[in-house]
Amino acid sequence: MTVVDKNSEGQGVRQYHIGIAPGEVSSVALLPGDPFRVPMIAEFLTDVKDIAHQREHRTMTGYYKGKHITATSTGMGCPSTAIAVEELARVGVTSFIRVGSSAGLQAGIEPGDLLVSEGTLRNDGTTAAYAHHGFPAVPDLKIAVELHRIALELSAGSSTKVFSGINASDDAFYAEGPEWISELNRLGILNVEMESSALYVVARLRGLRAGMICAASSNLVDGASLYSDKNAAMKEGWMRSIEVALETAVSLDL
Ligand SMILES: O=P(O)(O)O[C@H]1O[C@H](CO)[C@@H](O)[C@H]1O
Ligand SMILES: O=c1cc[nH]c(=O)[nH]1
Repeated sequence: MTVVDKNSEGQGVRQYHIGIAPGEVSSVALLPGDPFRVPMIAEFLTDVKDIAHQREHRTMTGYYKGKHITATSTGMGCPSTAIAVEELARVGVTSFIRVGSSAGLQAGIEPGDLLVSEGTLRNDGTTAAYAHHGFPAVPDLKIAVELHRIALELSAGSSTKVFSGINASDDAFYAEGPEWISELNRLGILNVEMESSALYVVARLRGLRAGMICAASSNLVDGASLYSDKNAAMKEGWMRSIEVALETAVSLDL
């Protein structure tokens, strides 16, 4: 029997899932969940290149204020996010900023508001395969602080509010019942999404840097439904969160 070592196999070659080879991407990547949001990131860039689109992982590159930027979609949830981060790291990405959407869990968060992550409650299965359940899922401190500073700066004078706090990553969107939502609210968890747990844990274990800024899609304790007419506000929030992430990449020279 020859047991494969996945950590040594596939280094330095075009990656199996994301379809990217070393040299095709930059040192920093913005990570939306949805492949259709990658061209939204490209709207901010010059010299845009379509690099690959396999499965849920679409990748484009370009330049923002002279900085080479990559945008790759992770798909929904921790399994495909862990794969994207592992494979992007193998082709040269060292810093990751997730630009997502997320449901608010505290009163006052409205669709389109910006949510900066200070850490993640790991309610996912993927990271359990990587690390002890007590291992923290935390962003790079400098990226988190800079995302918050720039989010406040870019939102000043607008109706967009900026929040910073701990979020949760769930696996099962439709299994979030009232008891679980109330418990997260009681713990002071700001918002829930589905990818940052894997992003942070894989990044820490592989010596990479990561952060996250989301636009609120809804509010699970305040009656702001996903099915309301507030989706335009969420799109504005996405665009602003992308700009915040790009400015952070420039300011920290990621
Ligand atoms: O908008 P994205 O980045 O996909 O993020 C959120 O949206 C999806 C659920 O609707 C999940 O992926 C969740 O994390
Ligand atoms: O974005 C998300 C993720 C999990 N649950 C939600 O309601 N929204």
